[in-house]
Amino acid sequence: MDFSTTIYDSTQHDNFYPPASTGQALSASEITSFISEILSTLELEKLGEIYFRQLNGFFSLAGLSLSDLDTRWVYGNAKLSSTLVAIPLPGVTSQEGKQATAHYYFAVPLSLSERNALEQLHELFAKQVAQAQSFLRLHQMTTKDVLTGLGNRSGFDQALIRQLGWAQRHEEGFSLLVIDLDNFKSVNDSHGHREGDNVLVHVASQLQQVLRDEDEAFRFGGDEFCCLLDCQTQFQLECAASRIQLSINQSSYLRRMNVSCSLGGAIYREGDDTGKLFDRADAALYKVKQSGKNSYLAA
Ligand SMILES: Nc1nc2c(ncn2[C@@H]2O[C@H](COP(=O)(O)OP(=O)(O)OP(=O)(O)O)[C@@H](O)[C@H]2O)c(=O)[nH]1
Repeated sequence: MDFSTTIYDSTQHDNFYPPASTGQALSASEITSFISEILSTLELEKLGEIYFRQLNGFFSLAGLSLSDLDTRWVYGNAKLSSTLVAIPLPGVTSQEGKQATAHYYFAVPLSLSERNALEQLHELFAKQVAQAQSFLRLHQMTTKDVLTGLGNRSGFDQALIRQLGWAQRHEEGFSLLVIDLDNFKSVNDSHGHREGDNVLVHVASQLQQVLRDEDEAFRFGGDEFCCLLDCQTQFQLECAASRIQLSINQSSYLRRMNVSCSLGGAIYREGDDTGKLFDRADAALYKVKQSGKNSYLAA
């Protein structure tokens, strides 16, 4: 992603103003929240805060205020006059695939050193965004299960720690479901490993369909899945478990493969750590497996 700054010299581009492709005019605060929103979808809110703090710092050093700033955003390169800064917006493209760009227009001309300072600010910002994005990519690679696209065991461990921290700080409950497929080995044995993989992908997509937005599913490993659920009571947890079980039992593909699932559930209790909570759910799952599979039990 090119997040570089283009500084236009108003004296050289006067003929091009107003630019034909200039987009909607936005107020400074609108463009600020627009950029913040985009950074937030990239999970870079903190970086956005730092950037705007630095930009504001620059304004006050240069004796400018936000009212000296007019902003527009356009797709692709616009030929501009009186424009000093153009910031390509990450992740926003037009239908033709052109990247959107935020252009800051200043009502007053800036000196050379002020332009240099702005350029440096944006170069630094561009580097920070690039670094943060490669960190995010790396993080996704290490926390996602390649086969199903769900979070993997490491993703689950991190999410569980986060969820426990949240529950302890806000005294809000949540639940854990541990799900193990029944008779999965025979899919591999009778239909081959590739069909076994298809079953895992199918189960993952069933889970994603059945779960609510605030809930999250992970592939813990092999044919075992975990769900972190926004369920505070045994009744809510039982409802979620039976929704999952029903969707797996009603899938004609999984029925054909003779695959069902066993589920063990546990609700967060005060004093729980990750081990205690997981062990309760796992013990419940073990009981289900021992007593004939394809059922649900809460600890
Ligand atoms: N196709 C495929 N198979 C896998 C993968 N990971 C683990 N397995 C297989 O999954 C099987 C899991 O074993 P079990 O859970 O004991 O098999 P099961 O038939 O479900 O046994 P029950 O849980 O008692 O019903 C093993 O045969 C593993 O080789 C994978 O990524 N793809």
